[in-house]
Amino acid sequence: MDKKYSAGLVWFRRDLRTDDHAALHHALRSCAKVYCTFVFDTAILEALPRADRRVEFIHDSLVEVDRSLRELSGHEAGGLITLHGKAQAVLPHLARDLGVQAVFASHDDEPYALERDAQVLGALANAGIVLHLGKDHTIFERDEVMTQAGTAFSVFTPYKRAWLKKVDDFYLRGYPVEKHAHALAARPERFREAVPPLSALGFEPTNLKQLGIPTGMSGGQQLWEDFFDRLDDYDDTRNFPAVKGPSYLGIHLRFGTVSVRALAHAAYQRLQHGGSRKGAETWLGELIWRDFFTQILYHQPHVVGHAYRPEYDALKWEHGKQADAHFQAWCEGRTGYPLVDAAMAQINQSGYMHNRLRMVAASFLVKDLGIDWRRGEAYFAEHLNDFELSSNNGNWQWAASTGCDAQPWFRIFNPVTQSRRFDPHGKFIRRYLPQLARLSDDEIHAPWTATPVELEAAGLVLGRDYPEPIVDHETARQKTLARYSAARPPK
Ligand SMILES: Cc1cc2nc3c(=O)[nH]c(=O)nc-3n(C[C@H](O)[C@H](O)[C@H](O)COP(=O)(O)OP(=O)(O)OC[C@H]3O[C@@H](n4cnc5c(N)ncnc54)[C@H](O)[C@@H]3O)c2cc1C
Repeated sequence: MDKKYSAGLVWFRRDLRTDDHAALHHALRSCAKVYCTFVFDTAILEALPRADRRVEFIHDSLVEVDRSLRELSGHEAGGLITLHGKAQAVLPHLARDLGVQAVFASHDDEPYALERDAQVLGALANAGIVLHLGKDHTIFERDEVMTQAGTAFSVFTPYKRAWLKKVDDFYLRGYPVEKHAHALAARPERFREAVPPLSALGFEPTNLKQLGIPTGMSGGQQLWEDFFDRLDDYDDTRNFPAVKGPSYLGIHLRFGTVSVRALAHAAYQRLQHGGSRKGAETWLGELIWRDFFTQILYHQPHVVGHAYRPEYDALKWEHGKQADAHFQAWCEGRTGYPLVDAAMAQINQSGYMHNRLRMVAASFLVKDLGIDWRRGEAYFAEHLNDFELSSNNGNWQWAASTGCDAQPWFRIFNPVTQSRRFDPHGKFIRRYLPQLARLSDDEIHAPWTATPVELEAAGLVLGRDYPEPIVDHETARQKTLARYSAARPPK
C-alpha cells in the first residue's frame, strides 16, 4: 500500500505508551518510515524543584517506551530519540534533520502547550513539514460534547448525560500499534543514545521507588489489574482514606502510561454487563469529570488565574502576616485539625492525597482560613504527582465555590464532622500523625476537646506535641459567609 508520507515523526508528550496510541497509530499507517521522539522541555523543567517525582516518573516511563519501541521495530536501532532543550527549537530542528514530511502528536489544551504547539506548527510549516495533532488524552474533548444550543457545558450533570448518550464503541476502541509496527524506522547512528540518566537532566532521584509507585506502561497495567478486582466496591469505599478504594491511576492518566479509552471501555462494559453496576458507574463518572474539566479549560482559559464566575474575583481574601502564617501552617500540616494535617502529611510525604481529603483540605484553606484558593491550587500543582491543570483548577474552584457547578458558597465543610464520618476510627489520622495514636476514636478528631486526664493518658501535650487549632471553625464559618455575601452581585 502506498503511504502518504515517506517519513514521519511521532512526538510523545503526555502519552507515554506504545499501545492504543492514536498519534503513533496514525503515523505508522500513513508513513513508510516512522521515528519517535520525546523532548525534555527546558521551559517546563526549569521551573521544577530538582527532586521531582513527576520527572522521575516520566524518565522511568520513557526507558520502558524506548525498550518497547525497539522490541516492536525488531531491531536495536529502533527506539526513542530523546532530546533536551526548548521544544520550539529542538523539535523542528530534529524533524528537518530526519527529513520527515509530517510530525504527529496528541492534543494538549493547557495554555502553555497550545502556545508551544502554535510555534512548533509555524516552524515546521516554514520547513514544509505538516503537524498533525489529534485527540488521545480524553474520551471527548473540545467541541465534541456541547449543549443543544451549541455552547460548552458549564454544569456537570447534563454534560455527563450528553457524554453517556454520545459514547459508543467507536469512541472507546483502541488504536492498535503492533500490527503496523514494521514501519518503525532505525534511528540514524547519531541519535541512538539511551534515555539519559536523571542526573544528566539536572534532577535527583526522589522517594518514588520507596513509595512503591509503579512507573510506565507495566506500572499502569499492574495498578489497573489490581483495581479492576475492586471496581465493584468503588462506590462504597472511595470516600474513606484509610481504605484502599480508589485506583491510584491518576499519575498514569496524567502521563498517558495507560490509555483512558481502554479504562473507560472496561468500566463501560462492566456498567452494561457486570455484576454490581454502581462501582463502575461511579468510577466512569470520575473519568467524565476529567473530560468535563478538560473542556472547561479549553473553552474558558480565563479560569487559569481567575474565578470561573468573574463576580468571585471580588472576594476579599485574608492577607498579611497572620494569613501567611496560617498558609504555612496549612502547608506543613500544623492547623490543629487532625484530618487536615494528616492529609497535608500525605501529600508532603508521597505526592498523593485521597480525593475526600483534597476536598477537606481545600475547603479548610479557603473557608476556614479565608485564604485565596489560588495559593492552595499552586501548592497542589507543585506537590501532586497527578497534577493536571484542568482538574486541579476545576476542583479548587469547586471547593472555593468560584467555579462552574461548584459547591454552593454557603456550604462549608466542618473538618471535625468530615473526620468522624470518613475516618471514623482515626485509622488514617494515626498513620500520618502517630503522636495522636493513643487518643480514643472519639477524641482523635478534635484533640482540644479531650480532658486533661484523657490527654495525659494519651501522652499528649497540646501546643507541644500537636498544635491547638489555629482557628475556631464556627467563627471562621461566620467570617466566610460574610466574605462571600459581600462579593455577590446585587440581585
Ligand atoms: C482540590 C482538588 C485538587 C485536585 N487536583 C487534581 C489534579 O491535579 N489532578 C487530577 O487528576 N485530579 C485532581 N483532583 C481530583 C481527584 O482528587 C483525583 O483525580 C484523584 O484523587 C486521583 O486519585 P485516583 O487516581 O486514585 O482516583 P480514582 O478515584 O481512582 O479516579 C480515577 C480517575 O478519575 C479522574 N478523577 C477522579 N476524580 C476526579 C475529579 N474530581 N476531577 C477530575 N478528575 C477526576 C482522575 O483522572 C483519576 O485518576 C483534585 C481534587 C480536588 C478536590
